[in-house]
Amino acid sequence: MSETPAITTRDLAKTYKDVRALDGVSLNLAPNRIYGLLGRNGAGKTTLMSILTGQNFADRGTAEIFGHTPFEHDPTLARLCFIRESQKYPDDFKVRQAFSAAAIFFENWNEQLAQDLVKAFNLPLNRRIKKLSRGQLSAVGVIIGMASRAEITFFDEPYLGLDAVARQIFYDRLVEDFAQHPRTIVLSSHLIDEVANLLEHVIVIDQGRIIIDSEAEDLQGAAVTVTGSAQKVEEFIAGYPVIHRDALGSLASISIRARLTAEQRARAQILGLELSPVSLQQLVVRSTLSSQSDREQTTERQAIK
Ligand SMILES: Nc1ncnc2c1ncn2[C@@H]1O[C@H](COP(=O)(O)OP(=O)(O)OP(=O)(O)O)[C@@H](O)[C@H]1O
Repeated sequence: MSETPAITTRDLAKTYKDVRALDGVSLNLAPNRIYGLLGRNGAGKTTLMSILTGQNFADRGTAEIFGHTPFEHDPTLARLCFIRESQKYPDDFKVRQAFSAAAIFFENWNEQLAQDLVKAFNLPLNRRIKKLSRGQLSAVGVIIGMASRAEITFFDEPYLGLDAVARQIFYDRLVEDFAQHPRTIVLSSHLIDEVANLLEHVIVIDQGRIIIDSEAEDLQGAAVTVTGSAQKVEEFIAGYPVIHRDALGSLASISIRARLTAEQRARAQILGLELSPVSLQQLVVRSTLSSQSDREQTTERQAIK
């Protein structure tokens, strides 16, 4: 029998007044993997995570965590940790108290890891949380998310205000701890190239719909940008799905979804075309732009009818 997925959603939809935040989201996330949940501002990432952690409910569809609906289901909620950018702590709590409370709440809490991270992030334990800088506040969330060692941890853009050194500490320690204590991590981020190496699986959401749901490995080299004389570029890319087009006079630069063979690369060279890899960040940005323009065209077509 196959193992129970950590997270399953089927046709999940959520509308706030006139905003369709989620629009038919169906996903299967396996346990003990690191997932990236990527997308533009307002794409629906926080809404999805808040439904999965029982803090919000869907209008349609189902969401299950280890086979249970999380909403008001304490045994399931106890297996989760949700670190969000706008994390609230009780007024007048000191940093130390936030960690003591987390240690009681999360049954897999690891005090040693928490202490190591406090040192690594230079966090002042006796300072009141409301006096912390933005980056220090994020560090509190990152430490709770990591030291909780929850079976599923959701990090919703946890790095606001963290400097580049602190972010690198977060990434390095996450990978290190994950290797020894595998669990399911769902990380939402705008800093795509920065987190690309951490991710085992990439989910991209755009206007409430999933536009990419792929193994990170499969995305590497899955797209290529072809640049050169417009006519030759068009000839070369014929038949491939286009994810982005740029044109400047007689030149064109077109990104296509394709894994080119050595033969195709040689042909590009003969045609005088330049091939460049598309990074995960470019792939996400370009796929998002292309999905938006497809949607606009469909809407225009519907309006004309
Ligand atoms: N409580 C709410 N009331 C009305 N609209 C909402 C509410 N919460 C979210 N939305 C809208 O739903 C859409 C999805 O929001 P969500 O916060 O899930 O996006 P996100 O991908 O997390 O964005 P960001 O990356 O900017 O945090 C947005 O258009 C947002 O304005």
